[in-house]
Amino acid sequence: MNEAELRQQMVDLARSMFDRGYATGGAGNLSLKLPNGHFLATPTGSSFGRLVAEDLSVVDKNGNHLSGKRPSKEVAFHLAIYEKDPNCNAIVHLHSTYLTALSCLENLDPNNAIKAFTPYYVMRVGELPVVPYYRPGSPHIAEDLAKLAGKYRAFLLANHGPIITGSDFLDAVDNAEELEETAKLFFLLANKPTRYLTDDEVTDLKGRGK
Ligand SMILES: O=C(O)[C@@H](O)C(=O)COP(=O)(O)O
Ligand SMILES: [Zn+2]
Repeated sequence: MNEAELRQQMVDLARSMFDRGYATGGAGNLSLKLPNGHFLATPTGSSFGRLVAEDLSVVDKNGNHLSGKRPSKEVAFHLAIYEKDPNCNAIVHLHSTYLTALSCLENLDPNNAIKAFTPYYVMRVGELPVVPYYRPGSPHIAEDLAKLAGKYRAFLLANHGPIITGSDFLDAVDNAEELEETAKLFFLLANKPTRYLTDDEVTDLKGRGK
């Protein structure tokens, strides 16, 4: 896809997520890698329901603002992930209801906030490491993510929300939707005896793709 098509794809899929309740108000941010090596990102304070293709921000790999409106205050953590994960070409950060609720629970396993109970979660996401709470926009988020990126496809910011990567923008959005639905199931299953996938079942799923 060329830059114009990628801009339109970000506008259309952001609107779709907004319309289906995955994003509200001005929460969350999005980015993708452009064919020329620069990055397209949502402007700070923008609503997923009202993005304008020409207003989207372009930054270089060092975070220099090249064009469009002022980029998300989280652009540093997006760039930290791209730097460390060559398979990541798009990133979705949400404050979606169930994942954000999950991010506020005490005693989450820092290595994996959702132990697998369905195969599609394993195939699309795998594990969900937790980044400790830092205020939004803090450079510490990028520093912590730089240590995890490349090893995981999604991350949970404590008391904040999820970050999901993808091989392209559509893949990142699909992964984000799957992860949010998995968190919803997690709460539906709370206090119910649950059969988790065994380690052998998880290993069998990994590497099979989607
Ligand atoms: O939670 C926050 O404040 C940010 O992480 C966020 O989601 C929205 O910030 P901008 O992308 O700067 O609008
Ligand atoms: Zn946020």
